[in-house]
Amino acid sequence: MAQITLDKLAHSYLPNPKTDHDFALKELDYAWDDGGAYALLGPSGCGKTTLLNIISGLLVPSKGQILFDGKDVTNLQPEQRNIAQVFQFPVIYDTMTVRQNLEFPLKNRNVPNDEISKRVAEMIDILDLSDKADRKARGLTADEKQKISLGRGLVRYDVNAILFDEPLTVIDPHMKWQLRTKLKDLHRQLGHTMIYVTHDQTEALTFADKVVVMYEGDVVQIGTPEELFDEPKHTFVGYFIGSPGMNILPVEVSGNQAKLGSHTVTLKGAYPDLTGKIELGIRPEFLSLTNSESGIPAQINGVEDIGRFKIVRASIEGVELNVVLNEGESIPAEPKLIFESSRINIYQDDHLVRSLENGKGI
Ligand SMILES: Nc1ncnc2c1ncn2[C@@H]1O[C@H](COP(=O)(O)OP(=O)(O)OP(=O)(O)O)[C@@H](O)[C@H]1O
Repeated sequence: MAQITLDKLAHSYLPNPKTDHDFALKELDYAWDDGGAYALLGPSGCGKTTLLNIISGLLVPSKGQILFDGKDVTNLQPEQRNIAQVFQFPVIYDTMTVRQNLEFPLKNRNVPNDEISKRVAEMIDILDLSDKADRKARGLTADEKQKISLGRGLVRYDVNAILFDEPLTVIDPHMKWQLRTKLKDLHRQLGHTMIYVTHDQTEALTFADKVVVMYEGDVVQIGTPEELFDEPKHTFVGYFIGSPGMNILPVEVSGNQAKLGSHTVTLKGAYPDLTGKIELGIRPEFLSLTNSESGIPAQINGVEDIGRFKIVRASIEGVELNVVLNEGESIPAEPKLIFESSRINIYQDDHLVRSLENGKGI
């Protein structure tokens, strides 16, 4: 296992990149802790695979360095980096049995036979493949084959890191949950540095201690699931994390007041003078609907019943937003919206601004 440091790393697929837009991965400085469980989360095309391929050595970055435990590996081939990689689709030997597939990476590294038998038996047990252990991989389902792929990465105990690129895409939904939980347990047991690429927030938030959120080639926030939920540093994080995501509303801010259309919302503190695009972010969970005189009159446009809660699609003077109502709560006859002040974030040109009491900047 190793600490992986990205030192002013950036990548463009163009031969002569000129502007920031020419970079698939914009400049990034970050150290991944030895033994950490990370998820790289973001929509299609945001640069996740580019970053993963730079770490594994499939791609040489156009700028910067990559270091494993302080040693520069930027120009080393993948096989020289001692990294295990699990891809979206199974990479296994169809003509070998499940057991032989799992033994293979260890035999290649001259691990003693008794150690191989022990680790492979453990892995077969962990992956619930005991009844298939001596069957050829060819006849197995896509789920089972992908489990072997995961196992082939996980049996290696001497790796610097294990990289997962959307490994659960072919797995059925029920099994996905089981495997995610298993991966998390394995991380606790084995302590490998794990980097897990996904565009699925549930996968990222359940697997990782820290989630790296990417947007248009930029890492916009690195944080725990709680930090991403409570204090998104960028409007994209607010919108992308959560179901539904954060409401991002155009406002004008003056001191501790935000003007939303002709209405005023009280903020948790006073803000400095702000220029540019100013927005108020509040999660649907922190809005409530009341009949009382206080609150902002809202129009209700629709209700989606999810079972444990309802998502109410509402609007204030034409500005649309979502409100989450818990089981048992109903929509008042003349609904007014109450904003929970302590849960409001203010954004300037998409970046979080702190109130004066909490210090300036993002
Ligand atoms: N080999 C390549 N040559 C040129 N451009 C590329 C190449 N690979 C990726 N790109 C571009 O780089 C950007 C980032 O792509 P990347 O595959 O890293 O994103 P991603 O987040 O992994 O997307 P996905 O989830 O769809 O795999 C995209 O604009 C993509 O079109």
